[in-house]
Amino acid sequence: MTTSTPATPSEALGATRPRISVVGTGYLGATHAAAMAEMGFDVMGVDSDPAKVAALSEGIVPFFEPGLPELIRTHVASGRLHFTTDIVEATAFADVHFICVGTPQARGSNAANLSYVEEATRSVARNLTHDGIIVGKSTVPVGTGARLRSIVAGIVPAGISTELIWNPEFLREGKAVDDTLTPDRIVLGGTTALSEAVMREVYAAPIAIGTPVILCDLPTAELVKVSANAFLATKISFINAIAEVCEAAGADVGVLADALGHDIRIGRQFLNAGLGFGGGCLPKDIRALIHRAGELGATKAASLLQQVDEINMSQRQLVINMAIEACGGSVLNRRIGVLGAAFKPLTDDVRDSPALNVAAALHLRGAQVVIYDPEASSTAQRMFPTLTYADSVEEAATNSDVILVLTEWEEFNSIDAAALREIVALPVIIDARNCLDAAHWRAAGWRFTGLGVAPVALTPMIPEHNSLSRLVPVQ
Ligand SMILES: NC(=O)c1ccc[n+]([C@@H]2O[C@H](COP(=O)([O-])OP(=O)(O)OC[C@H]3O[C@@H](n4cnc5c(N)ncnc54)[C@H](O)[C@@H]3O)[C@@H](O)[C@H]2O)c1
Ligand SMILES: O=c1ccn([C@@H]2O[C@H](COP(=O)(O)OP(=O)(O)O[C@H]3O[C@H](CO)[C@@H](O)[C@H](O)[C@H]3O)[C@@H](O)[C@H]2O)c(=O)[nH]1
Repeated sequence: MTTSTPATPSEALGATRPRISVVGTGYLGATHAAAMAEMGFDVMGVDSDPAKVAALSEGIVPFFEPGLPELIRTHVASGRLHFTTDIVEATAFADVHFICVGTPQARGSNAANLSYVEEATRSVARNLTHDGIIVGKSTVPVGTGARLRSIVAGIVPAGISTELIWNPEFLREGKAVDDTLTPDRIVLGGTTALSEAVMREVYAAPIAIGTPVILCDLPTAELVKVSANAFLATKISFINAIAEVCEAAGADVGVLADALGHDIRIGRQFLNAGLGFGGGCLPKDIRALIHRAGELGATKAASLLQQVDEINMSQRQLVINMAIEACGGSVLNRRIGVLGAAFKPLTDDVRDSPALNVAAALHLRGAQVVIYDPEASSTAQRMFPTLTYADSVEEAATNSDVILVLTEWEEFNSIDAAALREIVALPVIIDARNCLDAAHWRAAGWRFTGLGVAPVALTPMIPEHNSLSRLVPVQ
């Protein structure tokens, strides 16, 4: 690094104000790039996918994230935000390089696939034209940063100084813009005085409104991130384990969770029992932690999280079994209306979606599954092209033998249960997210059950709107 006394931290990098590159412009990177532009920085987003770069350059976000298209359009138009496929252009442009590429679960293993992070970091380091800071943001197993540091040291061009630090991200899909502009905390792992000062400049806006900065070493920063997700996952599997007891004892897990939540040491969030967690983060992150903890000989974390994962996956099987039971023992040729495909509301992300997983399993058992999701039909169709997709709740429900609510979209709360009853074959509904008003549905004549409540007999049903032959399970 430059050693003369700079007037501002970024001047030590040769810049009056740090310019930012964001490598990987998916859910995390596109949001981070737009938020950095909103905070007043000149930003270049880099992605190896030319279609993504072309779309973002036009102000089009290739996925559904509330508020993000507006932010991207504003800053593409203001000239503060650019996108490119060319890492050479980005390294020449920027002083602070955020690594935001994917770290998916490796095929056939619980481990994280670190090839994208390694390649992105290498491509930045080897193309640096001036001093700069490489900031890992992707979620990685503990030890990754240290390994990347030695790779960077071996390839950075002669005469150029660089640091590699870790700044994990905690944004939630569906709330990504707000979470990025006003984060709960900023974790900075492995900083020197210089990189700390530059990062304080980069995050001046959230710091000014009181966002705490946690300074720590690289492994702690990496572990804060995966531990946060592991804790959230554990809360969900805990309540789903208690839900099983509630069912057996005739108690109500929703009321129980509300009562638990009043204890501020526990809190109400992430105590919604149901189909369990999915998405591009929680499942793969706890598995990567199981794997890494195992490698480190830390058996307690591995065995705890193994249980969390197993309980979570068993919720999917539970709902599949409930649907089979509601159909009289076999779903073969039975029509099942599925409400929800996304892994949660306010996103079109279907990565490891419990909803799609259940829908696909029932399809494989011979059911005629028709899925409606307000935003995720296209992404779901790309992943499961053989399933049938509807444009409305009514279309998915028409002639159904059972309806499954698998994602808790707000829209489903305004369904007119009485009107819907008129178009189904059998008025049976399984609310696998405990998101609907049971009394409203029961009053409209539906056999309604949620999860973690006293079981309701869903079968056998007397046909009311359809021919008897539809009810005879084909063996
Ligand atoms: N999605 C979230 O809500 C979220 C939140 C916090 C942390 N994270 C973490 O952030 C990381 C990214 O997640 P995501 O959901 O944004 O993934 P994503 O798959 O949506 O995006 C990754 C992007 O990186 C691009 N890419 C891959 N290799 C590249 C390279 N060498 N150069 C340039 N671009 C490259 C891909 O084309 C893709 O557009 C993961 O580690 C994830 O765990 C995600
Ligand atoms: O009480 C609850 C709360 C959530 N879920 C499910 O849990 C999953 C994950 O939800 P959420 O955490 O809101 O989604 P993500 O956007 O994947 O965000 C998580 O993963 C991100 C990526 O690592 C982190 O940055 C976030 O802090 C962390 O919340 C979804 O399938 C939800 O349906 C439940 O089943 N019950």
